[in-house]
Amino acid sequence: MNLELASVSYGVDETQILDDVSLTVDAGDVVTVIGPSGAGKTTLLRLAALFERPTEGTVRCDRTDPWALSRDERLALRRRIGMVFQQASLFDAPVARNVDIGRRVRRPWSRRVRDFVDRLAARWLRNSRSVDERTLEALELVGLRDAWDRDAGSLSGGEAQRVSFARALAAEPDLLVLDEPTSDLDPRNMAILERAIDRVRERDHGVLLATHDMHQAERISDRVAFMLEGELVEVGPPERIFENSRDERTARFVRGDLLYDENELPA
Ligand SMILES: Nc1ncnc2c1ncn2[C@@H]1O[C@H](COP(=O)(O)OP(=O)(O)OP(=O)(O)O)[C@@H](O)[C@H]1O
Repeated sequence: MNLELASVSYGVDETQILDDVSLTVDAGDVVTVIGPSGAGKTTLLRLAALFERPTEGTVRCDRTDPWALSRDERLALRRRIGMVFQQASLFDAPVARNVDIGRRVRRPWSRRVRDFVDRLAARWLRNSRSVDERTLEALELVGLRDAWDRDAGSLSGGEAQRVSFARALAAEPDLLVLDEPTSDLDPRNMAILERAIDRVRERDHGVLLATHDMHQAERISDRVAFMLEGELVEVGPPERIFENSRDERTARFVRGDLLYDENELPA
């Protein structure tokens, strides 16, 4: 999927959160959004994942404006986009069921009913729990294939985060939107998720993610977008953003000079 945000602004009541932001994510592209806390990264991601409608400007998915479509048509488009939030939200069930739900929500109702009947039949015939191969493949990508029958409640925080990533992968989204997917993760869990992001790129799907980890942005991105106070200051390849930025504000941020305003700190 080609995602385009064209001069997008977003406000709530009197507060302007995004101001005239333009950004594209093509198939096979990993685009990382960096910027200080409160810059508008999550809001941008929520617009990209079609959770929010821009107050001005246009979002286009494969040149189609989802907000000009009917609700059902927009929902069908939204199912092609997978979003993973910072906090893993698993339900109390085996790992495979948690991942499987990702695939099922993407399917239209008619397919879901048919699949349900098929599963009942399979259970009746073999009296066993059947795990879909694609569910196992998604778990494999995050290094948790063998954990498919474990109870989600028994997972460590890092493992739970990886399962929630596998859930999004299992739906085979054309675009994956990740909000700080590796914050709170140790280096090993982080490396596993970064490798999974690479696999998504190899499959020619797009990835849009927000991170506070500059090293990560440098490692995994095709392009990095720097945001400040709701504005997209500049976007470019990581080498340029981190070593040769065009805007002085970007240079200051990547040097670590723009993280917070001392005057705004509590006394
Ligand atoms: N629904 C809302 N109503 C009012 N203000 C909001 C709303 N959503 C976000 N904001 C404000 O908009 C600004 C940007 O928020 P956002 O969560 O997008 O920033 P962020 O860059 O993702 O921050 P962080 O790095 O801390 O997650 C913040 O000042 C936030 O308080």
